[in-house]
Amino acid sequence: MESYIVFGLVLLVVVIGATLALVAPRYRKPPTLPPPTEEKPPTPAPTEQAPTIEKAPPRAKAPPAGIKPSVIDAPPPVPAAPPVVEAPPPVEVPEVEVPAPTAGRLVRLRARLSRSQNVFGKGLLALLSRDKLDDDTWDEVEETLIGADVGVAATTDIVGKLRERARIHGTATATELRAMLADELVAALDPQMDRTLAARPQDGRPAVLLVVGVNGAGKTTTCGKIARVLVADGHTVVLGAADTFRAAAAEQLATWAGRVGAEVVRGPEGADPASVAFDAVKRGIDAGVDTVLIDTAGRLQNKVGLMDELGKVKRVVEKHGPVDETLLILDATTGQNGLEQARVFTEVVDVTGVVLTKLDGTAKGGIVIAVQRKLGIPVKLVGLGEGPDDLAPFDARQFVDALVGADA
Ligand SMILES: Nc1nc2c(ncn2[C@@H]2O[C@H](COP(=O)(O)OP(=O)(O)OP(=O)(O)O)[C@@H](O)[C@H]2O)c(=O)[nH]1
Repeated sequence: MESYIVFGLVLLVVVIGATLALVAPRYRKPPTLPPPTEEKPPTPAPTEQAPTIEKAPPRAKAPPAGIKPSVIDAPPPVPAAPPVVEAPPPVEVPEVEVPAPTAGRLVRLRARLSRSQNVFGKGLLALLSRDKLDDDTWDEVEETLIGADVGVAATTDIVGKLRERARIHGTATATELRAMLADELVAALDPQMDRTLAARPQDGRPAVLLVVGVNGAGKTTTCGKIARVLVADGHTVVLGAADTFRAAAAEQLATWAGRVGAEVVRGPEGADPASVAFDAVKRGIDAGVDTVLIDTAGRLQNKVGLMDELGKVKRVVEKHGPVDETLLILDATTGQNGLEQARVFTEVVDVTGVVLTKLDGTAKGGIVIAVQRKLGIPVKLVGLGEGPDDLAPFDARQFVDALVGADA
């Protein structure tokens, strides 16, 4: 009987225990989720099979050839950048340029005269187009020409002749009057004057050209441009840097020369300009070139010492033989002041030709007429810009046609 009671109690304990085991999980606390975090790339499971190609980290460099990217290890460290070894700069071989041909340059550059064209072409044409050409109109024509630096004497002459022709014609149209004006301007420029540069060798000796003028007129630049003109026309040239006063002048000249393959003779800074000029001519003779072109320092016409120095340069050069051409460089924008400079220069050295620079920067293209009339020396070249080939041989008809807007 007792054993039945013990068995019953054991059975009861088992049943109660099983019931509790089934019911208890319903009352457990649910698991709390970790707060949302930024999505992280799953850590690759370590496995030695099925390799996956990892995306290269941004900006990471591709591993050097021959090294396989590992998909198991962390991305390979970016190899340290090799030390930067600067490549030596390429050796600069100076390129010899082929200058533009000189024929027809004035026609090509006619647009550069635009400021003067406004006065001569548009301004004068407007006056000559008036229904009635009375005294007042002719006075205005005169004022316009004087304003364009033609000079009083030349203007009186030009307008007098034009007026007379208009009177004889009676009913000239504006176009006919413009053509008459052009004729008178050409006549005032003395188209018969010889404007050729004396740049050809004589008796087996190079022609010697001396370039003179006041400071900043454009001497060195013009020397460089003339060298190009000569080279373009088939001459061989030596340049003499006798502007030993301005430190940069010799360098500037050497650059111009290098561009067309010409040689430069230069002395140390502050050297005697006469001795540099002498050496340049000697070099030209020895090398058998066609032309020696000598740049001199800018000097004010009222500085006696400097003007004497210029006379000395010429005399010393002449020990080799005569100077064939002395070119006076005049800045067209200085207008009538340039005429006084010019007069003094002609007293010290025998100026044989004028180069009018910076005609592109002035409305006073009439200065060409005034210079020739006052000095009786031909304008041989005109500067129409800072470009290397912006120097044109002067031609009276082409110049006037460009000014008054006649067809080229
Ligand atoms: N617009 C224009 N500028 C010019 C012309 N010719 C020369 N120039 C400029 O004028 C300036 C002076 O020229 P340079 O050749 O140095 O003058 P320079 O007479 O040798 O000067 P110095 O040696 O100081 O007497 C430069 O900036 C040239 O580029 C031209 O025809 N037109």
